Amino acid sequence: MTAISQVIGRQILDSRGNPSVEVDVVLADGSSGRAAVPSGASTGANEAVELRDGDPRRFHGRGVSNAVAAVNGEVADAVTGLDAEEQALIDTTMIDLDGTKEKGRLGANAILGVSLAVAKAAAAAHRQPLYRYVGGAGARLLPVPMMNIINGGAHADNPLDFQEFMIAPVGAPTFSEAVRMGSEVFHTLRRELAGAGHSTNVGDEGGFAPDFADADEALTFVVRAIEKSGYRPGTDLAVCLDPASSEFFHDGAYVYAGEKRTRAVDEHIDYLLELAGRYPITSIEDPMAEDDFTGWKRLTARAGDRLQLVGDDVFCTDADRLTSGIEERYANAILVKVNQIGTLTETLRTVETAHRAGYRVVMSHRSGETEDTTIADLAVATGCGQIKTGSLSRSDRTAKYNQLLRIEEELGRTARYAGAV
Ligand SMILES: C=C(OP(=O)(O)O)C(=O)O
Ligand SMILES: [Mg+2]
Repeated sequence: MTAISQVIGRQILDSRGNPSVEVDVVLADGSSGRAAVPSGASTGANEAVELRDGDPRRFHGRGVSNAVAAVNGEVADAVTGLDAEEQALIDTTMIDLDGTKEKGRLGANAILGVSLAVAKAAAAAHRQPLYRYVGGAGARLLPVPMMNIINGGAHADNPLDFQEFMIAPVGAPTFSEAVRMGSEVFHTLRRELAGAGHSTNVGDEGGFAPDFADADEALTFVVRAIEKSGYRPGTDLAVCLDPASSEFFHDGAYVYAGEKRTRAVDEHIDYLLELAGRYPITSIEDPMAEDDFTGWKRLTARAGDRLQLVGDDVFCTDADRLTSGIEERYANAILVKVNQIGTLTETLRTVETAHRAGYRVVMSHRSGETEDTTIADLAVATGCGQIKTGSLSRSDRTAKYNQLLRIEEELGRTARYAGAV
């Protein structure tokens, strides 16, 4: 009954207006699942390959007709007839069919679309929500959201060197209260920005993108918005950063183009720790560049006991890369992005590897997103306790918050919020 009878790939648009892949998987019993694939801008060098046409006549070379053709051709041929409950077998079949380490022949965008659509179809066949099908009876932990309220770096056209300034409602009693608190701060921030004569235009992830000179100015506004909303910075809402440092690491130093100054590795570390001392910062993602292993180790040794240090580009959701970090003692948490690795099975293995080692996990969107909400379910399924999915505006971001609100409602009294446990 759960045999795959049809696999349909198509081209859709993502939130930046770029083509992306969407897949429908239909089973013999008529159940179906649909998944859309996201796309990054500040991508890690070791991410699985997102196959693009490279033909300038097709969407300026950003088209995905080759990846769509792979879904409808080779991948459909290989997985049709397999049992959708056999997620690991299906994912392994696609990995073997591709034959490359980085999924560059068929495209990680093709493979991921099928992988996630298979899981959703199987969940539908079981008449279960995705979080329960993947996570089992114990899946009832709602994540603390890291809400991105100021955008810079590769996600905005402003001079801010750091990519993301986020708030995490750690003191909320429930997920729905967390969303309400975050939305209040977001709107207070808009008012404060407008009052100070700043632009309230938004960046790729829906956070504001004013022409701030540096991180200090952004953090001052963030903390003021928390306070003016009636909350205690650090207690009710903590501050989290993603400088996306790989983007401005050149020739062994951190080049802050917006600030027009360069910091050596240790100066960059000192600066981050100084900011963390002056503001209620609890988590920094990609504080160091993906290839600055010395910097990563130094920062982890200095602050890993008190700050969450999240590896994004440095791990690329790859269990083997994460294992190197665990063995060599850098980072203490990992950002998990399904399209960095390309299948659900590998994603779950990475989460498990992290949890076994006591590394924390943050489920994450990409800067190019769609209305797909799979990561909301995966955050609950894995019980990872944190999700990063953008601002409180833009429907590509609110879709995930809204899905988590539905899950919370469905769980009713049994739902737990990670900030409150
Ligand atoms: C979400 C991020 O951005 P992108 O999708 O552009 O890599 C990130 O760097 O964490
Ligand atoms: Mg990042």
